[in-house]
Amino acid sequence: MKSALQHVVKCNLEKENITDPIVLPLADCIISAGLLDVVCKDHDTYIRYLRKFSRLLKPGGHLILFAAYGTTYITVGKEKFHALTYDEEFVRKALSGEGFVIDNIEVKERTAVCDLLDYKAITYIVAHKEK
Ligand SMILES: C[S@@+](CC[C@H](N)C(=O)[O-])C[C@H]1O[C@@H](n2cnc3c(N)ncnc32)[C@H](O)[C@@H]1O
Repeated sequence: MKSALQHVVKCNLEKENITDPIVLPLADCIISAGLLDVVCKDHDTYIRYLRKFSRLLKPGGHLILFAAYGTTYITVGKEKFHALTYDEEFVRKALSGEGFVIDNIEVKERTAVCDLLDYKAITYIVAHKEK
């Protein structure tokens, strides 16, 4: 995969163009792993950021999300940080509300015993932007 990389660019989801000052061509696929859950302060922000992903995708382009349901906090070092708590019903509504069609959702219930974070399940979601 490393040899296929052409560029590494900074991304700030708060910017209108999240890769500003670089304008990327529309993408076939966006993968977001463990990102929205920790950077979104509330459900409206999550939906707003999904909208930004959608704007970066070609019609029919795919969005792949690796995320967790039911997290309320995450620990880094000795600091405890907020995490966005949501469930499958929320993410289904959020995706379809932003024009995505869900292709597949896999959920793996938590088995780990650890208090560094309190997620209930991990989810892998594949969706595509409606044409
Ligand atoms: C839990 S990490 C995600 C890890 C990453 N997906 C990986 O697999 O290494 C959360 C990331 O969100 C980034 N972040 C925080 N605020 C952001 C924002 N407004 N826009 C984009 N990324 C942000 C942080 O810099 C951090 O790297």
